[in-house]
Amino acid sequence: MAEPELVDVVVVGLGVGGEEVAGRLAEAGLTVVGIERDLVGGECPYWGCVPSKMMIRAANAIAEARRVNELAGAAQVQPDWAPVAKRIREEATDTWDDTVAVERFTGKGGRFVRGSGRLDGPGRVRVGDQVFQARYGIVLGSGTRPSAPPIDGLADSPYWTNHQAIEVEELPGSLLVLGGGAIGLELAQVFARFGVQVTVVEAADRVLAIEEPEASEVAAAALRADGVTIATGVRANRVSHDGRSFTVHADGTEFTGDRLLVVTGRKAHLDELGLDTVGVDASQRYLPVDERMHVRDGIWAVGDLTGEGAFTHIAMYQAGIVVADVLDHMRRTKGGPDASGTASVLGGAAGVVSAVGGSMSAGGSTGVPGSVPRADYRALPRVTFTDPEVGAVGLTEQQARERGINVQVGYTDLTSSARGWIHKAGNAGFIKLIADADQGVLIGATSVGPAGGEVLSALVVAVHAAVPLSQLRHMIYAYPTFHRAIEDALRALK
Ligand SMILES: Cc1cc2nc3c(=O)[nH]c(=O)nc-3n(C[C@H](O)[C@H](O)[C@H](O)COP(=O)(O)OP(=O)(O)OC[C@H]3O[C@@H](n4cnc5c(N)ncnc54)[C@H](O)[C@@H]3O)c2cc1C
Ligand SMILES: NC(=O)c1ccc[n+]([C@@H]2O[C@H](COP(=O)([O-])OP(=O)(O)OC[C@H]3O[C@@H](n4cnc5c(N)ncnc54)[C@H](O)[C@@H]3O)[C@@H](O)[C@H]2O)c1
Repeated sequence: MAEPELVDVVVVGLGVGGEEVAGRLAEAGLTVVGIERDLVGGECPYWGCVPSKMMIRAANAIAEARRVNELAGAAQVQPDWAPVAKRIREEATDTWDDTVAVERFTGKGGRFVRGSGRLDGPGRVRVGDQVFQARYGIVLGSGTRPSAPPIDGLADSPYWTNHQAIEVEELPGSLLVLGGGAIGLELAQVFARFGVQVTVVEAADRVLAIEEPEASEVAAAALRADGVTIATGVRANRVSHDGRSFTVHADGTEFTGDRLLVVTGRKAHLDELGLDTVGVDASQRYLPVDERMHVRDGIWAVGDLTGEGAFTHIAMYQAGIVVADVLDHMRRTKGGPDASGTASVLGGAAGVVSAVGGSMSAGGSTGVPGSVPRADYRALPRVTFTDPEVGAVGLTEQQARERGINVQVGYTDLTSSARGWIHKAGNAGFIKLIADADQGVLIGATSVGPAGGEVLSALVVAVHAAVPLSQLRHMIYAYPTFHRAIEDALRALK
């Protein structure tokens, strides 16, 4: 057996979260080994956020051009997928080559190892026949992979995951989408706008089921207007593929398409991480962490793996906490005069721009021992980039009521706001506010509209900082912005 090599920190999985942690710790002067079995950067830049948002940008341009007919004369649009596929290949993914990302990490002083990392007892990680012993700790950032439901015939069929959908060069004539969540709706609308006949098959009684029911309604109506067929409350029990097309069979009905995209959620693969060698239960759905991302002493986890929300901004937020905590742990382990030196290194490492374009905040850490920020997900924002965008923060009405909170709800329709009325074509949307009447603050909000995700930012600040409703009511909202509708929703709170 190979002698373990002593290093400061080992990071397993260099997706959004792991790459951020590994790069910043390397910049801070630690010896960091970063292990990635596929592409450095993970799902977001290669098969997730970035290419999907490029697709959405293109599809929205088509939809906007079509609105000329209602607003400004006549326009004819001839959609062509080739420039979209080219942009994804050339600008987003370097044809799925991570050389630049690897060099970004090694340029910061990190040591890169390609392969599958696995815990191998306390403080140790094995990758192939190399073994590393981590002086200060191990960070797990292995993310999730698509999870397909156990439907007869599905596993044996050549169905698409988000990978094939993002890599597609030539669009199919028709597409079945199993799962009407965030990925399903975003991609269904894109492909429909490029002329694909799309059918979304969703098991729950509404699409985007984790958000407010009003959001599901607006999103479904928008997709239907784009020609998407949406079937909800459908439990598929068999999938067949005859070499040319797919059929999804459900009780009393069936759906056919040239391709089948399965986007029914994602799964962390804890069994692959060797957690048993350090006494951690690997049978769970996600890897539970405390508010400083500790799995247990000397092991941190970051990103989708933690089950706190599968979003790039969560992975980045958690990464800031992990970096601060690992450095704090190192300082405490070393003790003495190193503490001040490390604090300044930490300060210097902040503000660098990452692969996925976020600015790196250490969550407000000053680098002073004991000041490591704690994770707080009360104001977790999420945006589904359909057109209209569905933005939400904090609790939904149902979640708030289930917690026994004395709830007030304020709702306003965007189409009747000044800006919505001016905007006309493509103006569907609303703002819904959830307030805690006893505390006099917002605890949740949904903002759906042409700029729903951007309007959300004001509501995120309100929920995060617990701004009193009295102050929100006496703010000045610029006329005629979409966000001015927040004032109407506040007035409607009851
Ligand atoms: C189509 C799509 C669109 C999305 N759009 C958005 C969006 O608009 N906004 C948003 O916030 N989020 C979006 N997301 C979610 C976002 O991509 C994830 O939240 C983010 O990628 C999570 O980062 P992560 O580092 O936790 O995991 P990942 O990005 O999954 O990275 C984990 C990495 O670990 C590697 N790995 C796993 N196991 C091992 C091992 N044992 N050894 C070595 N390496 C290993 C994997 O190869 C992978 O590269 C989208 C996702 C998809 C699929
Ligand atoms: N804009 C964004 O931020 C963005 C975009 C895409 C993805 N994401 C992240 O990626 C994660 C994964 O996305 P996703 O869309 O795969 O998962 P999801 O959990 O958002 O949606 C999955 C959907 O599939 C449905 N489903 C489950 N089993 C089914 C079955 N057997 N038949 C039919 N429908 C079934 C569920 O009811 C659900 O509506 C999301 O949770 C999200 O956090 C974020």
